[in-house]
Amino acid sequence: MGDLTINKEKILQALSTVQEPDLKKDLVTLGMIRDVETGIDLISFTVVLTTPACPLKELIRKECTDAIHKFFGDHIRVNIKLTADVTTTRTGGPVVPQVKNIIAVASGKGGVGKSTVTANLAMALSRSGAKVGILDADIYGPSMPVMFGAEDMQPRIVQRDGRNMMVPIQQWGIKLISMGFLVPADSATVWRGPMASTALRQLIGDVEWGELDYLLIDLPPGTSDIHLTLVQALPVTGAVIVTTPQKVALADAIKGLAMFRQPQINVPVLGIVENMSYFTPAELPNNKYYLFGKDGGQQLADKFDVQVLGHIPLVQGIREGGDEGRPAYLSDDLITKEAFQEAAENLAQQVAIRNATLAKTKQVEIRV
Ligand SMILES: Nc1ncnc2c1ncn2[C@@H]1O[C@H](COP(=O)(O)OP(=O)(O)OP(=O)(O)O)[C@@H](O)[C@H]1O
Repeated sequence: MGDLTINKEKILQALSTVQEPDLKKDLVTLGMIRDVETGIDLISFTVVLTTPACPLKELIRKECTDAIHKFFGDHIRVNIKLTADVTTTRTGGPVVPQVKNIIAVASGKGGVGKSTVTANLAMALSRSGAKVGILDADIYGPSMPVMFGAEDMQPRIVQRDGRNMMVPIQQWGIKLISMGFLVPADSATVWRGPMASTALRQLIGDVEWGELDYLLIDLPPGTSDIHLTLVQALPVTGAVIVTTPQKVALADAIKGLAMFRQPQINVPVLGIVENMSYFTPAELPNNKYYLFGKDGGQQLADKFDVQVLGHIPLVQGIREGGDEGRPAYLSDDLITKEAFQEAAENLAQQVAIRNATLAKTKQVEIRV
């Protein structure tokens, strides 16, 4: 135990023994401690986390409390406020200037639940306190308007410096822009590559997102020139690959993963979400049936040295939520909610680690 006089300097000294577990530096060096105040046998301060969805929140709180007690004695009351300032490596720029992190959600195979996962990850991040948007770039089959109960909505158009900009609609706290708002259903499906790329560039360049911590992009399935357009136009922070544990889906997921790792694209893969991992009947919540095989996502993750961010069960309510326009994260089903919550926290954690360790994502340079 040190000198018992409490002052700010000593408090910071005590807290400099606490490591941020992911970033492997102490909280003081990382500038995460603010608003230090003292009272009689009382120490208060704020810890500014790298994301409100930080899965290590309670661990950090406990370690701070322990460090203060160790330094000043157990009789000290410790009052810790946890807030977050989501990190970014971006410094403005002409496209989506106030968006801190752009996360591309991809799948190799169609129908594995990429859009469902995107919608619910966005909900979980938003409910943790982050500002979240979704860009539905699944230009051939935009499903976000249906999933968010927004088929009849239209983005407002505003003039900015003589340019028409779309203002995203808002549902359940999420800002949303989709090709589905701009063209009648079905007509997008006959588009050829270059037309689709032009439309996508409009979706990227002409939307007034405002401030966002995370912009999730629901990509079309597979690998195509749409994907390339996207990484050429946007500084993507990282990609998430959605797959089912099934062999055929995994084979396609590898293609998706490899696409992001091509040297000319070079977008870090933040992790894999295994969807439809198992089925649990509502009446037997402890039974898990691995209908599409077991551990497929993990094997893929091990092979490519990335994380499995989460396992999402096959649940009727998830399908119903999508069809009814109310993402399943908002339902009372705890198994579903916790699965998406865990995946979202792990994703936010990977974004923070990436921001702390990797160089700024460059937009792809095209050689002519
Ligand atoms: N975990 C799940 N449990 C139950 N149903 C699910 C689950 N995940 C997705 N679904 C359902 O499977 C269908 C396909 O999902 P979704 O549209 O999200 O897939 P996708 O990969 O985005 O498809 P696409 O390739 O068309 O973009 C939807 O009806 C959806 O509600």
